[in-house]
Amino acid sequence: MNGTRLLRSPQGGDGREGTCRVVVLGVPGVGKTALTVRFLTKRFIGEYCPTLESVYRYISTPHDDDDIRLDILDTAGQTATEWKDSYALWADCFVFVYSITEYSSFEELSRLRRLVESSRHSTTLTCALVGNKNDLVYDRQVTVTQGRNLAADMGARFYELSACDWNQLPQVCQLFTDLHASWRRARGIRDSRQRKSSSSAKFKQAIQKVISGKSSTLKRNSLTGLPS
Ligand SMILES: Nc1nc2c(ncn2[C@@H]2O[C@H](COP(=O)(O)OP(=O)(O)OP(=O)(O)O)[C@@H](O)[C@H]2O)c(=O)[nH]1
Repeated sequence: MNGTRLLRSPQGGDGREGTCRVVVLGVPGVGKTALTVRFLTKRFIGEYCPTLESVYRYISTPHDDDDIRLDILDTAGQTATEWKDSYALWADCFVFVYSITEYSSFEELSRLRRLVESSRHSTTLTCALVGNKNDLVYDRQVTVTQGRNLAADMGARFYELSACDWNQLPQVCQLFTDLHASWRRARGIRDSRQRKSSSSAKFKQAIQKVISGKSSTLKRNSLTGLPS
């Protein structure tokens, strides 16, 4: 895999600086591995082999326009009853995947999303919603509008695509690069907020020092009885 290597476990994210952690979630068989592998290797996996759990590292090449580093956790397909808190706590960003041919896989995402939010104690997620398998449009059970509405509700970008269709490789790549850009933006905002609040705390401390300095001067003056 060019620019990619398989890490042993979610804890294997050594050299984390500048690396965005992405977790791919959805029920079994929706195409989480197919999407991830398509992005990483440009190949499509036709056979179905249930995933245990794998983390892949992606580093863009020096010829690419942007420097992108991702650790992508391809999870074992989960239902709400098999939820692992560690997925939500490990990740910076989330890809929620359903199959357009399976309505229940779409429904399950609302529950998964609530689990992520409750594990992270936050309703603000950097995430994407993916309706996969749109090459099987004749078996469609989830409409584009339903997908768009759920994405709007989640505050997620929406993609309907096919990991199987070679012509849609650019959309698959776009999904991961967009997510990385959103993560970078969100991190930039957070960092600048932290910088602002720390400089305003420093300013407050400086004011406090001036005030306390003045009041001790006033106290001395009242003790000596001299005018301040
Ligand atoms: N037609 C079609 N088949 C797809 C597509 N994406 C995945 N598949 C097939 O769907 C099956 C399941 O794909 P996987 O990628 O293994 O699904 P998964 O969500 O990783 O499954 P788990 O590892 O069990 O969670 C495989 O047979 C894939 O070839 C797609 O876009 N179109």
